[in-house]
Amino acid sequence: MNDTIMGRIGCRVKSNYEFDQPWRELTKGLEGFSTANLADGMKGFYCMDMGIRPMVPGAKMLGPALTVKLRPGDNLMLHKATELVKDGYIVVCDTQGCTSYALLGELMASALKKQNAGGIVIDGVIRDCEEVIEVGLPVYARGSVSCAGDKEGPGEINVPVCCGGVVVRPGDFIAADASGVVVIPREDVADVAAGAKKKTDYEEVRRQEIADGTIVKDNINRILSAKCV
Ligand SMILES: O=C([O-])CC(=O)C(=O)O
Ligand SMILES: [Mg+2]
Repeated sequence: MNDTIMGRIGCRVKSNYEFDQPWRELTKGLEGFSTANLADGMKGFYCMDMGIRPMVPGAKMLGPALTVKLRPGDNLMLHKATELVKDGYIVVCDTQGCTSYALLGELMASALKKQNAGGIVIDGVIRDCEEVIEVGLPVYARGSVSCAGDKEGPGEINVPVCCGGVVVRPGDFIAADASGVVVIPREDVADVAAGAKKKTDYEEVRRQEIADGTIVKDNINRILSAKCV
């Protein structure tokens, strides 16, 4: 593999204090919001870049992250993560931006589905695209190539990773839909939920205003006129 490793990658599985804690209560406040509204609730922070796309059309997900740091082009530790993953957890893979080798395909997606994982986000590429769609596990990635990677390691599980340009810590919450993928820091859930609710309330009002014929809002007109437009 000729992709460059940034820094050292160990061969270790860290225990995550949060991993055994109940989490569904925590995500209740985030349920039902689009990633756009969650992003507004976070003032635009923690949004993965546009290269991370849904590989399964219509797939949505919301759940805590099990993080995996992989050697570029190698998915050994993703196999271990598939064994460890718990109900509803979303596997978040940092491949250091390697898009030359597919790190997940139909069989690994089936294994994650069998484990009742919430989904997977790979900052890299997959293969077996048609079959992965049939499996139905929510999968987000940068695209696909046909060539598989190695299974030699090293790799790390439950360490902070970088995925789609955002730091993801084990146990942070991941939400994804057709617009993209956002990361909700665990300690910010209540604030983000309140911010997202404020935005959806505003949108209801604004939808009605548009229906009633207010095409451009007063505050936008004020900004335009301040710029002499
Ligand atoms: O073999 C691999 O590494 C990926 C793959 O095709 C599968 O999971 O079906
Ligand atoms: Mg395959």
